[in-house]
Amino acid sequence: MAKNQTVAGTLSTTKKRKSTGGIDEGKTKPAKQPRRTLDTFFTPQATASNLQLDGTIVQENVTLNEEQVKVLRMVVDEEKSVFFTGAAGTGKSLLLRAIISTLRRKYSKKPELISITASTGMAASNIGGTTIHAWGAITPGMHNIDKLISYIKTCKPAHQRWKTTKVLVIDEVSMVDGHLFDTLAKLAVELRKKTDLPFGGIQLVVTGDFFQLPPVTKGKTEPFFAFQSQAWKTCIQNVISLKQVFRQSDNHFVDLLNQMRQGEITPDAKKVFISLSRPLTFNDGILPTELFPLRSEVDRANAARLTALPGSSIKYEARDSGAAPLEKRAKLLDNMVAQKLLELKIDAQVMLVKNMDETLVNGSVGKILGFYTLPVCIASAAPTPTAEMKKDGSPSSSSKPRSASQDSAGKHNSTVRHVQVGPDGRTPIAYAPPTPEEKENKDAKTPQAKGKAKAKDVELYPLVEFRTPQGKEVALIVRDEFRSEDNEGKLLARRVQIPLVLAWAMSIHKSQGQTIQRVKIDLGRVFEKGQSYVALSRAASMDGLQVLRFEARKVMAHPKVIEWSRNLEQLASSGAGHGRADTTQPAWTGGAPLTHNAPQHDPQNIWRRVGPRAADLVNAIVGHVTSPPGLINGSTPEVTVTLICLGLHKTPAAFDVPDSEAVSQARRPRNTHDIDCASPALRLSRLFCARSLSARGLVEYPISRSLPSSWSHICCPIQYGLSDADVRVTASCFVVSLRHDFSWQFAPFGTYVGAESGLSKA
Ligand SMILES: Nc1ncnc2c1ncn2[C@@H]1O[C@H](COP(=O)(O)OP(=O)(O)OP(=O)(O)O)[C@@H](O)[C@H]1O
Repeated sequence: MAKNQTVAGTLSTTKKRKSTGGIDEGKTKPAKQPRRTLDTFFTPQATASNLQLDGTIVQENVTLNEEQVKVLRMVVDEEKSVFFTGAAGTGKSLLLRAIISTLRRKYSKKPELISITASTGMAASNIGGTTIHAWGAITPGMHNIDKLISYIKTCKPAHQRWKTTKVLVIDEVSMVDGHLFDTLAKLAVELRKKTDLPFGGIQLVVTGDFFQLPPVTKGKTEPFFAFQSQAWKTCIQNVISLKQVFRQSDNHFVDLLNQMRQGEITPDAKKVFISLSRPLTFNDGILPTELFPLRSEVDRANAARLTALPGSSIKYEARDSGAAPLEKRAKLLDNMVAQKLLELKIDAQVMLVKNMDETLVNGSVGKILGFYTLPVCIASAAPTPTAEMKKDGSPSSSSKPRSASQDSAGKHNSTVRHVQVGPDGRTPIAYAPPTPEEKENKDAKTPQAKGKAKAKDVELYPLVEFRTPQGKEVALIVRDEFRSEDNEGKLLARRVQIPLVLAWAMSIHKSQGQTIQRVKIDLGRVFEKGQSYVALSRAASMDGLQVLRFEARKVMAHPKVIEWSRNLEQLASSGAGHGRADTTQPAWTGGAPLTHNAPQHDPQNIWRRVGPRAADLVNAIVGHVTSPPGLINGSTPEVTVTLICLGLHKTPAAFDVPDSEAVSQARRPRNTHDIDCASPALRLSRLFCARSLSARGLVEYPISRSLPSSWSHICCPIQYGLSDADVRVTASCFVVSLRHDFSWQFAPFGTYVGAESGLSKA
């Protein structure tokens, strides 16, 4: 694939240089930069943190698909503010983690430039971030900007964060209140003193699915979603809807979930969901995880199940530390998925809450076989498949037991994988029952043991038999680390705990983000829109899904979300089916639709007709898009023309206006009909010129113009460094898509270079 080749080529040059982990990684500086056209300008250049030799990008042992790569590049290479959404299971979280790790490498020398946040503590801890409130030092529910500013200024680290952040990640945005989003945008502008830039110039990387859980409201107050906020309209430049569902592979199930997502269930779908009340039976003894709307239901279910098991329990107290003040630290620890006190018994059903590799992942469910020490399990672990045997048949020195990881000294410091068990199916093969003396001296087997044995070597850990895609795997799960850091990487809170939770039952809110192989859902006390969808979409297949007390009326999607989504999807060319259409592609892709009325709409012809004067070019483009294809009859869609100017070296007198005037014109309110449209082209041209002379980078300066049935606003001038010898105007356009929510997408349909001597396609 051409794209992959480009990236692979980038990689090959990287080898000679020290990694910068960033956008320039792999680029050797040529003696003379070749002229850049728009096509090359948009060529992906970022090197993902885990780029493979074949050019693919792998995250957590999963290869990102094309739409995920596209988003990653938009964020990392093109430094665009994006909102990427998609149904449950389309890989938003995985992609976000890939973006974060790539950004971390890109800005490895200035980690404070990246801020990782989420709407809830749970979501934040999943991505190693903090809540948006904590990040911004914002009192929940407070929207008085002056008061907030004076408070933030007293809080030095928060003030600093506001000023230094370059990229702000916000996860689970469906739960961010729209008023909060507006407040954040205003604070950013004020605190950064960048009044001319949306969100004070911070690049936003926002993700979530508005069909999932909404912002928490008081009483029966209607939620006000982030997409309804004013700031959303100006700050989110690109909306990408991921379409490929990874969690479920059965298209029928995907379609049913899609109906549920939209809150509209057909009678047939209803029958199917009702039929899912049948009990699930598996002969491996692993019961489905139960999901409940209420936390109290969950605690009751888990406690009852644990108590019902025979035998005594082992309790694991978390080892907590961290530099945050006690109260804050307690909150951060509370939000961690690892529990403060974990009580386990033989045969307890547990779920892993950390990724080990592609087989044992966050969400893998298993059963506890027993409790053993690390040395016993290391001695019982199967050798790696690549292990060579010595001639005499004994394992060579390179033949080591498998483990998830080893420390630099080669010592096992982590989970022991592929532990072999004896004929009883639960005892590690190297386990020797304690001798009578050892039995007498029980302490020798406990972490409190005196003597030289390391606590780690004598502590008993749970040996778990997990169900995996390949069948089963037995692993000894040892304590692992859960961290919460601030933007500078300072450790605020740390918990060392066994990365397991009891997995008979879980709340639907906590299940958000999980993939669960076997799940039993009781929808009886569903209280929130999106809650049923979140619950059912955790299931990887219908074979592993049981649904109790299903009622179609409890499948609710918020009407505002439905409307918003409809607008988002309306122009998608290939149908709106869950898992089908690709709206990462502009609605009118590849430029072809814009030339539908060739020759007069052929961009090259336009260019030839108007000549290289920017004013004329702008005029021609604006004229061209007053009736773009794809407009829906009777609607008043937003029409955006994106005009990108790469270099404008001669400044015609007509453009000779001070920057300030052009900028102030640009800041006039968008989408108002009261703007004087007498000379939009001139205004655009002024702006175009002013920006091209003063700006670097892609900056949006909207300008409005009434059009017969639609609006147009504009434009993204960019100056790109051409040498003085270039007396050329290079421009490219454009798309035009658009959308009631102001999201916009590029469909460059040509790059045209105009020189005084004439015009040619670049
Ligand atoms: N490119 C990919 N290839 C294979 N598997 C993938 C890919 N992207 C994501 N997945 C897998 O799909 C599953 C769902 O991914 P993820 O949890 O990121 O989805 P999501 O969109 O965040 O879902 P939700 O909205 O329900 O939280 C995970 O098991 C993840 O590992």
